[in-house]
Amino acid sequence: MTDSSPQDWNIPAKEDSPHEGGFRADLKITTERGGPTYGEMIEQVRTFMDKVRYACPTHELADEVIDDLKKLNAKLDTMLVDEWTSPSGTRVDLPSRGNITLPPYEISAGGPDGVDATVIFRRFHLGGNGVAHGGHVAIAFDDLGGMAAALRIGGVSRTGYLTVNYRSLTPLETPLAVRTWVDRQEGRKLFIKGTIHDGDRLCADMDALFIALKPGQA
Ligand SMILES: CCCCCCCC/C=C\CCCCCCCC(=O)SCCNC(=O)CCNC(=O)[C@H](O)C(C)(C)COP(=O)(O)OP(=O)(O)OC[C@H]1O[C@@H](n2cnc3c(N)ncnc32)[C@H](O)[C@@H]1OP(=O)(O)O
Repeated sequence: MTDSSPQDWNIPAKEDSPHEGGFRADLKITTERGGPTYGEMIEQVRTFMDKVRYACPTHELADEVIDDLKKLNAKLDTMLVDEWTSPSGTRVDLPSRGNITLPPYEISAGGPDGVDATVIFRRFHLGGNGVAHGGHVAIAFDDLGGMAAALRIGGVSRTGYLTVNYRSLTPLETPLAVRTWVDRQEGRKLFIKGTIHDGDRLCADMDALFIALKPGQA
């Protein structure tokens, strides 16, 4: 249960919103939406989530935090925009393009042959016993696999299936090497593979199918 009514979130796309079906039509790189400290704002939210994951507040402190969060939520309520105009996901200057929902990664190389990135699973990505939750590992593969597909075809694709093999434990707070690449393409079907390594140790690998969307496809 939240304080926000459903319509708070249902910001309709405008005439000039840059989308066409399921595509973000305007792939123009933007580093300006959200302002110069947007990345720091996202980082503070991630740090807060890290703390929340491990904090055991007193009743009083929980109430205090709730009051502070209500104030912050009210501030952002005055600035909500539709998903196509939101900076989250398009800020290529920021880890994970400024997308708060993704584990933060930085791309070191990307092109038609694949993507090399460094991901850090944060404390709030904890699954159990000090290591990453498998679902978060899959999210990293999904996004960076989708990026390998996008860079191959110069357009948007959607995940058909994604299989993750968890080969060994995936640590938190550790820079991990991710590689995703197009193994083969058959028309609109892009068969994508990926790996996550902690040094020489393979943590997980991925086998996925991404399907290129047709123009205007939702
Ligand atoms: C250096 C910096 C540069 C920056 C540049 C930025 C660029 C990069 C930008 C951003 C990267 C971020 C990327 C994000 C990635 C995230 C992606 C997601 O998580 S997507 C959400 C989860 N997925 C869904 O919700 C799909 C739901 N399903 C569907 O919408 C449809 O099923 C869809 C579109 C996938 C396919 O539907 P149809 O109607 O278009 O096509 P049909 O005919 O059904 O399938 C085409 C072919 O694929 C096979 N196929 C489809 N699904 C399959 C499956 N699950 N398994 C096996 N085959 C499948 C079919 O059998 C068919 O094959 P036959 O052509 O006959 O050989």
